[in-house]
Amino acid sequence: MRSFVYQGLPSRVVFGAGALAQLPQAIAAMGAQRALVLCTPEQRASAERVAQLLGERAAGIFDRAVMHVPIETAREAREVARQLGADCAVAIGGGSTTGLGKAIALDSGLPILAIPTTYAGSEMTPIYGITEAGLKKTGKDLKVLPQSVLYDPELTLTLPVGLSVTSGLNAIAHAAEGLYSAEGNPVIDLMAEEGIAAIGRALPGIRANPADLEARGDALYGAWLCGIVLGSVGMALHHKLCHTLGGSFNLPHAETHTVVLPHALAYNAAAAPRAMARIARALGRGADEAPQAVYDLARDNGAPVALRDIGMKAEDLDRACSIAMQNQYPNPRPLEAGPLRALLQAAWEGARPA
Ligand SMILES: NC(=O)C1=CN([C@@H]2O[C@H](COP(=O)(O)OP(=O)(O)OC[C@H]3O[C@@H](n4cnc5c(N)ncnc54)[C@H](OP(=O)(O)O)[C@@H]3O)[C@@H](O)[C@H]2O)C=CC1
Ligand SMILES: O=C(O)/C=C\C(=O)CC(=O)O
Repeated sequence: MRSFVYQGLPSRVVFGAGALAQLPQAIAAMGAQRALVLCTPEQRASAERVAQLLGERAAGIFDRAVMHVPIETAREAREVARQLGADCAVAIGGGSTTGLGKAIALDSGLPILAIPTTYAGSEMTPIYGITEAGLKKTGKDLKVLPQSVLYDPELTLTLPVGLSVTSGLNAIAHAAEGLYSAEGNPVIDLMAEEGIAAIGRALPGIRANPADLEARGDALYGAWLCGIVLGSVGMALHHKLCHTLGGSFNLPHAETHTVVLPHALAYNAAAAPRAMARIARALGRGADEAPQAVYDLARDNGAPVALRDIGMKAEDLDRACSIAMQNQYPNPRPLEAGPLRALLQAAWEGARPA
């Protein structure tokens, strides 16, 4: 019998087409009176809709969220929240906007209501990331876990197909690594497999018809489950590599996850056969086909499969390998420089795992 620890994360979730209409009740359930609405400049119209729904509970809009939460933006947003007397933040957007809400919460304790419009999963985690002097630091603090989340597939209809596919693969990466996490447990395994399966069936549907609300709902449901996995158990080689490639080489977040995942799975395959079998089963493939199944899901839905196509230079691969080797961390297979360098080469070339 397997022994394990399961730590649940406290958040209230409203899920479904039109869930945004539940915003006033969700804010009231948090006991909040004045919400600062956060968004990127491009999602300003969505934030205005949110503010309108909030009525007199809207304190204002801060529309300058950007990728990786620069400390300067976080400080500015905290100051705006203080000046407006906000007692909560409503983040509408992807991981970048949720991340800004988390940076505010980390310092001020302001509770967050998140309305995710990508599949990154940040809304389900107590993990924050803040970039200072070009260096992104991440940490964990329950203060930053959104108290309340509205998942409304209608809000994702405008997410471009390319971003939908790579963001979906970003979510699958959380679940895949959760299945072989050193902190894994059977409850998280169930969510991980179900999350991968939901996204696996959603992506071809979204590609065929981006307005397919059923497929959008499946993808968001899968993202929710995969986000819980990320927030609940430790990640391994794949996430550390993506952090290195994003942080030190400025590669785009979701695309990097998409390209690296098949190769990280191939690296770990022999050391984690049960996890691989569950990933493969979720994607409707044979037990030893997890790396290929993930690669095919990306390629067949038009996503990039090579690091060289998303801005990585060949001459930087050695440095990426040595940065990734700097810290050892739990991973099914020990980190070895030669095989890791070979993994990066294969990911750079975009080779289908053998
Ligand atoms: N702390 C955690 O647990 C986690 C943190 N993250 C962090 O989150 C960031 C990545 O999150 P991700 O969601 O991929 O990236 P973003 O939040 O940057 O969003 C990605 C893209 O999606 C677009 N977009 C979002 N919503 C819509 C919409 N409704 N319609 C059209 N376009 C839309 C954005 O456009 P626009 O810019 O125009 O708004 C942007 O170009 C990274 O910084 C990553 O480190 C990721 C996962 C977990
Ligand atoms: O970097 C962060 O903001 C925190 C975690 C993640 O981005 C998780 C991931 O790599 O998807």
